[in-house]
Parts: sequence; C-alpha cells; structure tokens
Amino acid sequence: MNGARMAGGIVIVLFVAAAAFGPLLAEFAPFAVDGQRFAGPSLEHWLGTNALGQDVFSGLVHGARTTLFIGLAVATLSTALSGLFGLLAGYSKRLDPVLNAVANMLLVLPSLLLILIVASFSGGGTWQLILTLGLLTWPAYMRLIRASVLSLKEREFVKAAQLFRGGTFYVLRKHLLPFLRPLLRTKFIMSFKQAVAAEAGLAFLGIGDPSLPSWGKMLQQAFSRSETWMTDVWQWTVLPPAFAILLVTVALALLGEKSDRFGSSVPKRTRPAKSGRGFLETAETTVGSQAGTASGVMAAADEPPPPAAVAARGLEVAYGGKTILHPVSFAVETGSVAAIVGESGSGKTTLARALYGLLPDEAVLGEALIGGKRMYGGGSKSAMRRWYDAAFIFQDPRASFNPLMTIGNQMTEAMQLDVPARGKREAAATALREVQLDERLLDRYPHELSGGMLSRALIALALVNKPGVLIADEPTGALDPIVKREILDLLVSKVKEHRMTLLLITHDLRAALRYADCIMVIRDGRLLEDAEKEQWLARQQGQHGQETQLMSRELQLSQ
Ligand SMILES: Nc1ncnc2c1ncn2[C@@H]1O[C@H](COP(=O)(O)OP(=O)(O)OP(=O)(O)O)[C@@H](O)[C@H]1O
Repeated sequence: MNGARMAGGIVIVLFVAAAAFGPLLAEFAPFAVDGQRFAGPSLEHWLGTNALGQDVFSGLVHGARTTLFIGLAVATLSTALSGLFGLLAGYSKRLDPVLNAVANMLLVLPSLLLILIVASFSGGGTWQLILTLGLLTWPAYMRLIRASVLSLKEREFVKAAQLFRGGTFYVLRKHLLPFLRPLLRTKFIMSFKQAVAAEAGLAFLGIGDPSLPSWGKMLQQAFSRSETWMTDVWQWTVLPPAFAILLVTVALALLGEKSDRFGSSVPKRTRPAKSGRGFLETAETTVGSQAGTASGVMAAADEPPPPAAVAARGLEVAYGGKTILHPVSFAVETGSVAAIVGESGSGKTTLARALYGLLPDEAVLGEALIGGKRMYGGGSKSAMRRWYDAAFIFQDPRASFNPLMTIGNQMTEAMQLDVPARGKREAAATALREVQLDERLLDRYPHELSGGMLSRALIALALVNKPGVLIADEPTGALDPIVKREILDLLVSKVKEHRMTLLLITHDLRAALRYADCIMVIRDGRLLEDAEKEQWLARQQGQHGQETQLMSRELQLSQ
C-alpha cells in the first residue's frame, strides 16, 4: 500500500471509529438544546454550541453515522449493480444490448437534477436518497467492467474453464470476478465519495431527513444565521462540519488512488515469439495435390466403426462472409500422430479450433468429428466430453493458465467432479511428475514458472484425465530449440505411452517429420497435401531432389 492510500485509510478508520464510539463519548444528544447559544469551546462543550444551543461535537459524531451509513449503502448498491450488469453484459450476447441501452439512457440523464427532483418529492428520506443515488450511478463503471469481461472471456484459460465445467456462474465467479476486483474496489470508493458529497449538498439545500443529524444540515443551520459571519462563531459552527466533509472526501480520493501492485502482480499476456517461420519454403508443397485423399491419415471420414479419432468433412470456416478455411476433409487414425503444418496465417489454429468445436456455430460449415461425435450442430456437441475424452493444448501456455490461481487448483479444477479432493491432488501431483516437474509446483502461481515449465505443466493439465485425443496447437511456439525438442519428445512419448491420438499443429516442418506418422500441409486456408510421412517425403524428393533427401537423412540421424 502506498503512503497516500495508507493516509486515506487511516483517516477513514478514524471517522468510522468516531461514528461508532463518538456518541458514547458525547455527553449531549445531537438535538438536545442546552440553552447556551453560540457558546465557545469549553470543557463542557468541546466544540461549542450552535444557534439553538445544541452541542457541535455531538452533532458531528452523530452526523458521521448518517454520512457514513449513506455512503456505505450507496457504494454497496451502486458497485453491486455495476459489477453484476457489467459481468452479464460482457458475458452474455443476449443481455448485452438491453443492459447497454439502459446504461446509455441513464448516462445521458442529468443525474443531479433527477436526484434533486426525487429528493424533493420524496421528502429527502434516507432510503429514497440511497436508492436514487445507487440506481443512477452504476452505468459508467458497468461499461468499464463490461469491456474487461469482453476481453477476458477470450483468454485461453477462460475458454479452458468453460470446457472443464462449462457452468456460466462458475466461470464468472472463479475466472472473471478476481480480475475485476481492483475495478470494483475503485468503484466502491468513488461511489462512497460521491454519496458523502451528495448527502452533504442536499442537506445543505434543506433537502434531507429532518430527524437525522448530518454535517450538511449543521452547515445549513450555520449559514442561515447572520451571527455566524458577524462574530467569530463560524470558527466552531462552520469549520468542524466543513472540515469533516472535506477530510472524508479527500481521504476517500486517496484511498481510491490506483495501486501499482495489481499491475505488477498479474503477469501480462505475452504472445509467443514466433521463430523459424517460412521453413516450408525450403520444401515447397505441391498445389492441387490430393488434398483429402487416402493416407495413414485416412481419406474419407465415413468409414464404418471404429470411427476415426479426429475427422473433418467439408469443414469450412468463414468470418463475416470472408472464408478463412476452405472446405477440408480428412480423418486421423486412432493411435496415430498427425501433423498439420503451414506458415503463419495459413489457418492452422482456425482448423484446430474448428475441430475442437471452439468456434462460434455461425462461422462453421461442414462437420468436425472427434471419436465419431459431431462437434457442431444441435445438442450433439455435448456428446463429446471435452477435456475428458479429448484435450486441447493452446498456443500460449502463459495465457492458458489463470494467473490468479495456483497450478494445483487449476489442475484439480480440470478433473471429474466426483473425484474426492485428496484424490485430485494426488492425481495432479502424479501428472506433474510424469512431465518431470516437481510436485511442489502445485502450490505455485503461473508467473513463478519458466516458459518451459509452463509448457510441461500444460501438457500435464491436458493429460490429467487421460483423454483419447489430444490436439496441440503450437505447444512449443515460444521456446528455444533445445527446450522445444525436449518438450515435444516428452509430449509424443506420453501420447504413445497412453495410446492416444495426437494432432500436432506446427509451423516447424522438421518437428512434424520427426514425430508425425502423416503430414497435412495447409496454405492460405486450403489443405494442399495429406499423406503418410514416407509418401510425402518420397513425393518431395521427386520434386525437390537433393534438398529433401538431405532433410530426410538429417531427420533419420536425429531420431
Ligand atoms: N476471429 C477471426 N476473425 C477474422 N479473421 C480471423 C479470425 N481468426 C483468424 N482470422 C484470420 O484467419 C487467418 C488464419 O489465422 P490462424 O490463426 O488460423 O493462422 P495460423 O496458421 O494458426 O497462424 P499462426 O501460426 O501465426 O498462429 C488469418 O489471416 C487471421 O487473420
């Protein structure tokens, strides 16, 4: 906590203490008339008396209760509405237009005028004031929270959480809300400050509950008497309440000061550095070859059972009328390793996400099947239990983990609900050991792990339920060549050990040739080649001769 925030916090704590315990110290009731008008500060009346002979100190501490209660109630209501509506608008496409329209309408209304009108007509009751202020002041922060949710919900760890559990309430509470806390905290403090100033202002204008002592009312009383300015009584009738209002609003402003800590404690999302692009150019592919024909990766997906582990039938992706992936058809045999290779922007990630059912239904045509189950179209989507039957490794390991949750919590979250907590932790520890990571990492946060460790942890997370199919989208994109090779060796050895099917998406042709049984080449959103590795290499040798022979020999030596 920085100095300004600490000072603000101390002042607020002192005011809360004064509101809570001050009335016990004050000898007089706030409205009790002592008979001695405009008496100066004395041992009996610590801050003197006002025009009616009422004790100023007593009015001040009782007024603190009113002010702080109204501030707290308005801040709670307004912050709750901003948070709730912001979350819902950002997360739900259906609610977004409605909530946005209401927020826009309230934002253009002259709120001060509305508060004055409502307060005048309702007699300035405390609850009317709280409701009016609370209901009118949520839209600005709601829009900020909505914008944060819109960006957060596209993050890989949120997508992954939707796949584990899918429950909207769970994802909102566990994965989005923790990121919104700093915004909500600031909103709470700002609303508190606004409410304190509004209450004082309204009471000063004579609008307010006459049965409650308040700082604004003390000022109004003082200002309405000519003696206040003709003598020195302003020193104890005006200064104490004015100073109290000023002190509370300044303290709240200091408390709302942006803290650096949040910014530095949450690791920023980084795109993996992409190296070695354009490798395909050294082994130029043949346009118009037998895309979608038979291979170790089989040609047609309409085979009799057992179904292919992963298959596409005329799978096509278009955004806003622009085709990103032209119709592709292929099937990957159970237990094999298939590689989809292509340059940056060729459509590999789009294809991988389409296969796993991660794209919006309206963007996809044709069929994506995993284990014979369709990933798009009606209720059949739920037939394939994502993360249990098939897992997906996202491109960026750092973005795949929630930075505010430990590795262990994220691994246990991905497991079946009916596994007991202790069993889950043991399974997570075993999964980490399998990828040669220390089980003590279970209690660490993602930012405490190196890129290589995170990649391994991500593999452990994907393998934790022993799914039959694994789709890995550039699982080593950001790593240096040595670590990259270690991770891919590990990934493929685990896939073989657990007899899984692996669909490896990579721009690295050498890696594809080293590990895959069959190669699919994609360029400009078209599947250009689909063949068993040996056939593919033979074809390349025919076309590119010595260059490809050298590569093939190099690969054999490295295996
Ligand atoms: N949501 C989207 N809306 C519009 N265009 C998109 C969207 N997602 C991807 N694209 C476009 O689709 C094309 C293929 O992108 P994709 O991410 O699939 O490529 P990639 O081969 O995986 O590239 P990289 O290896 O760099 O990740 C790109 O031109 C990209 O701009």
